[in-house]
Amino acid sequence: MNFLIMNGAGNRFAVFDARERADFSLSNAQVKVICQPGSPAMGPLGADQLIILRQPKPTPSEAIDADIFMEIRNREGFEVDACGNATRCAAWLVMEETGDDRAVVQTNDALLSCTRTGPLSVAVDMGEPKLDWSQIPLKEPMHTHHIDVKLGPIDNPTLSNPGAVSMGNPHCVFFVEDFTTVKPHLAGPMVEFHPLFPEQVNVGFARIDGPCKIRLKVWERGVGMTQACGTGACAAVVAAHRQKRTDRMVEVEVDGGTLQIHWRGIDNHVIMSGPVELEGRGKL
Ligand SMILES: N[C@@H](CCC[C@H](N)C(=O)O)C(=O)O
Repeated sequence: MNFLIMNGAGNRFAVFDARERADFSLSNAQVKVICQPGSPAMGPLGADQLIILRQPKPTPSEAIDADIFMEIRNREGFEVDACGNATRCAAWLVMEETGDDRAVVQTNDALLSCTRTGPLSVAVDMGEPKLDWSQIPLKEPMHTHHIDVKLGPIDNPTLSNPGAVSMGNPHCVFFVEDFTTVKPHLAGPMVEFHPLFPEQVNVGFARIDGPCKIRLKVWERGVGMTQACGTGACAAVVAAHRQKRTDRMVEVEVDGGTLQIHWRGIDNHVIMSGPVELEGRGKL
């Protein structure tokens, strides 16, 4: 089976096109082997997610038609419902095929409309953030504007009052002064598996560099530190704006590049745009 190696702002994916192979599936263990850094399939960097492109599933008649369905598997193997950067990559592949400047990508969570914004850049409308505690989900009722997560040994005042946001997947966003006193790779796993999050959580560490600028690092659920997390960037802007730390239109700098996020006041939708890259091809 051939596959593509792609990335969105450095968020790296192994992309399998199974549109003509409905029987194609991979076990969690197989996904884990393919995605591990140093795997023969993906090389030293490995993949953050493995994506399987499939024929769209039937949608209610009033819904827009999807061009493609995207199955999303984290490096650890398990399936999740949203991945912003992979959505932009899948849309780019469809647009290259059709020659159109628009594509609709279907995930377990939503139908996502995407638009070409340049030869190698795509914007996706991620829809409305989900902000009720039950939608994140959290273990018990509380305001998601800022939540109380006790981390025990690494509790410190700079790691307090994170916001919780679902962008189709769960995010907990901390606001930090710098990345030296708070170490995302140490704090990340403690928060990912915190009992407050029954489905685990993606953990963002956002430094506010101005009303329109955030520097973000993300510890992704089922992966670890990544170069970029699209839904993480959306969640960071939503959480930051709710806490009156930024405007609604923010440039989010991640380790692998820059993502533009706009949480629109007019319809509550979050739009993310940024680069996509086809790095190469692989074969299993
Ligand atoms: N890289 C992603 C998010 C992928 C899924 C996430 N790790 C989860 O478990 O929800 C993005 O670009 O959004």
